[in-house]
Amino acid sequence: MARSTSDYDESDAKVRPNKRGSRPRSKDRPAHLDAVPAKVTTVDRGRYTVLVGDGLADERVVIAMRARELGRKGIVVGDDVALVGDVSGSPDALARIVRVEPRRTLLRRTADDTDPVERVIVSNADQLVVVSALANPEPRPRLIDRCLVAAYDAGMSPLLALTKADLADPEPFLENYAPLEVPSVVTATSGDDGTDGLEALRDALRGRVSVLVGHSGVGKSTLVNALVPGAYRATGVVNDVTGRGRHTSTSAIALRLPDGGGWVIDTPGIRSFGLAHVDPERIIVHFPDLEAGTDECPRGCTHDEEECALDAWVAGGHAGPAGASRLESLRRLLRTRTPQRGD
Ligand SMILES: Nc1nc2c(ncn2[C@@H]2O[C@H](COP(=O)(O)OP(=O)(O)OP(=O)(O)O)[C@@H](O)[C@H]2O)c(=O)[nH]1
Ligand SMILES: [Zn+2]
Repeated sequence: MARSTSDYDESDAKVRPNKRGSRPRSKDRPAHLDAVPAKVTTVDRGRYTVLVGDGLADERVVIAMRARELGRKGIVVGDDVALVGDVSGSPDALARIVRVEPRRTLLRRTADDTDPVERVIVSNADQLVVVSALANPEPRPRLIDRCLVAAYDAGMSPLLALTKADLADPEPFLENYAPLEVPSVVTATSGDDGTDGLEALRDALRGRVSVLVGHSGVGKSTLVNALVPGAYRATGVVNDVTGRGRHTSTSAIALRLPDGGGWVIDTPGIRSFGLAHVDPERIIVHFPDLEAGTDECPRGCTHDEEECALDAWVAGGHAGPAGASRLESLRRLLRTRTPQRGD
């Protein structure tokens, strides 16, 4: 069974009394009851930029620090938080975050597959946009598969954004993803300084909170700048020899799309996506046609072993005509959890 997303909240969101006694403002009314709701848009060296009153007339950007009563609980971009203190947003004001609300989704990674320490990247996003160039740099299918696994693990839906279609045909590449039914958009910068495919991408992002991931040089900043006027994300220059970009973005940042169109969260270029924390059961729930066939599997089945009941399930036609290629693709994803050289 999949864990519910509420299990993600390792330490619960309530503010517990602090032993050292952070003094309540009045005898009966602890500070966190008067707290103002806000959303974390970026984090920089212990200072959190948060948005108060999203979409309202008194909407404002406030800088905050974490309150002592939060203990060691992490705060990440996308978190819904409660603020106390100076929440005016005036230049020298500093508010305090006293509570992190329960997270709906949580995108996590480990530094590598043997690293037990999970790092939370972003919370409360709906969609993971995996940005890959079709050429310069060459696509890295294993990294893309790992991002898909991370999206499923996070409870997010994936979207492939394939850039630089002016340099290579997307079709052969897209064939690998057809059985997974992952939606995709294809973009290319055009001669007149615009980006082809941008409207399709906007449509796919509208009204949702989407996290963009991709390794350096794939054209992610170029997309963000086209989507969010005034974002001014630094674009790098791909080295013609190594195909690598400079690491020009350093921290995750949430940016609002124009016309109430949703949010994009840009993340620093990634080189790896450690999946040590991922449970196969959290992946297979995204394949309902196959999950139904796991009842006959031995206990603790990896679904990638001889005794797995899915082969018989698919051979019996229970997963439809695409069953065999779906199972093959599912197993390809499950195998990405095993480290290989070059990931
Ligand atoms: N031919 C072509 N080049 C592109 C396209 N999109 C972006 N580029 C170029 O690719 C290079 C890298 O683009 P960036 O937007 O900086 O890539 P990034 O993924 O943000 O990289 P980092 O900032 O290093 O994380 C730049 O020289 C862009 O001009 C495209 O569709 N076609
Ligand atoms: Zn099985």
